Amino acid sequence: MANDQINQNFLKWCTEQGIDFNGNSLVIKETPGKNRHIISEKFIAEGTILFKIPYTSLINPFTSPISYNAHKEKVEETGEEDNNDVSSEEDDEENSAGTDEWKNLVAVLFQELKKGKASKWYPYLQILPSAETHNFDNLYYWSEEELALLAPSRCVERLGLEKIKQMYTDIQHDFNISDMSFERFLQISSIIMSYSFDVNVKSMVPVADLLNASVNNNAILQVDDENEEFISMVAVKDIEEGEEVYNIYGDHPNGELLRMYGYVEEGNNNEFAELELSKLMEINPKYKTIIEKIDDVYDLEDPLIMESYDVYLEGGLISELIVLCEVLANFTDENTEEELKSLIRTAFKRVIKKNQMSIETKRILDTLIAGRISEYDVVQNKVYPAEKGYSKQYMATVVTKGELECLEKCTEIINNEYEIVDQKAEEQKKKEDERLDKKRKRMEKRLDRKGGKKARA
Ligand SMILES: C[S@@+](CC[C@H](N)C(=O)[O-])C[C@H]1O[C@@H](n2cnc3c(N)ncnc32)[C@H](O)[C@@H]1O
Repeated sequence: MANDQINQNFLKWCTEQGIDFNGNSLVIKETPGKNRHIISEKFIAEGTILFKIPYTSLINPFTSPISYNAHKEKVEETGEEDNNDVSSEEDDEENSAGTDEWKNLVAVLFQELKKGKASKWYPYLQILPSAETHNFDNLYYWSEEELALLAPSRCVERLGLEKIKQMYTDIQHDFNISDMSFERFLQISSIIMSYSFDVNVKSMVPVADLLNASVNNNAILQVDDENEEFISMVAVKDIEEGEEVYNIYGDHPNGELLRMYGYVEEGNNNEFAELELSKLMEINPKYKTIIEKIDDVYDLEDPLIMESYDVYLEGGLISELIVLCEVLANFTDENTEEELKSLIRTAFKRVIKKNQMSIETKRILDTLIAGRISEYDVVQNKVYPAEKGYSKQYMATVVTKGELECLEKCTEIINNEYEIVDQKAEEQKKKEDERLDKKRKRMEKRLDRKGGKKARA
C-alpha cells in the first residue's frame, strides 16, 4: 500500500478513536532519515495540549489481554518472575518489573501484528516499521564491520546480546509462542525500544510515537493520574508555524540513542565517556591486589568498584573513581583491614565533602585519562563524512567525537572543581613548622632566662 494511503487510513482511524490533531494544525511529514514526523502548520503557544490520546487506543496487556493472561497464570502457578533485560544493565527489582512489562508487550504486539486486518489497531500497526523487510538503524542491526566504526566507544558492550537471547527463549516458553522467529522477536523488540512509552505500564501510544525527539524538545507526554480517560501531548515551548514538534526520549548520550533508536543528535549535552577499571589496574601492578582487598572489606552502600566509570560532558568524572584512586594512592602494604576501611572513609570525606584530592590521585587520574584519550587517536583526525545525514559512518563519528570531548574536558573540570592537595609537601611543611616552632620556643626560653638574670642584676 502506498504511504499516502497508509497515512490516510491512520488519520481516519485516529478520528474514530477520538484523537484530533490540534484542530488540524499538526500534519504528518516524511523525509529520508527522519521518516515520519510531525510539523505544526500554525503557531502554538506553550502549555497548549497538542493532542489527547484515550487510554483505550493504547496497546498494552490491559487493552489486548490474550498474552498477558497466559503469562499471569504461569506466574501465579509457579511464583516465578524473571530478571532479564533487553540491555546489559544490572538486575534489580525495578529492572525485573520492567523486564516483565517488556516481555508482555512483545507478546501482545506479536499477536496483534499476526491478526492483520482483524486487529483493532491495524491502521496504526501499518505505520509502524513492522514489515518483516524493514531495516532498523539501531545497533542491534549493525554488522561487525559497522560496529567496528564505533571503536573505542564502549556502547557496543551495552548490547547485552546474551540477555536478549534468553528473553526470546523465556517469551516463547511463558506465552506458549512457538511461531515467533528470533528475527521477528528482535524486530518487535526494536519497535518497543524506540516507540513505546512507560505510562503506568509499558505501552504503544499511537500518535505520540510519531514525534521525533530532540534534547531541545518543545513537547512532552503528560500522564495525569487523576485522568483515567486520556493522556496528553503538551507544548512545553511556543511552537512556531512550520516548526517540527519534538518529544524527548530521556537523558541519553549519543551512544545510547544509537543503540536503542538508531539516530544521533549533534550538540547532545548528555554525552559521556567511560574509564575502565582494567586500565586503572594496568597503571601500577600493585593496584589489582589493593582493589581486591578493597572489594573484600568494603561495607558501604554505594558501590566503589565498578567495571567502568562515567565521565560526563558537563559534570566531569564520577566521584567514586576519585575516591578509589585516593585509596590506591594512600594504601601501604603494612595497612591492616581496619586501616584500609578507615582510608576508604577518609577518602570519601575528602573527595565528596571537601572537594579535595591528593596530588598522587591527580597523577593516577591524569595517566588514566591520557591513556583513554590515546585510544581515540583514530578519532582525533576524523572528519565528518561528506555525506552527513544518517550514514552509519556519520553517526559513529558523532558518538566517538562526543566521547573524546568528554575526556578532553575532564581534566579541566577536575582542576576547577577540586583542590589538589600535595600531601607530602604538606607533611614536610608541617614538620618544618613544628621544627621552627620548637626553635622559637627554645629562643624565647633563653631570652626569658637572660631577662631574669638582668632583672636580678
Ligand atoms: C518514536 S519513533 C518517531 C517516528 C519515526 N520517525 C517514524 O517514522 O515512525 C522513533 C524513531 O524515530 C527516529 N528519530 C527520532 N528522533 C529523531 C531525530 N531527531 N533525528 C532522526 N531520526 C529520529 C529514530 O529512527 C527513532 O527510532
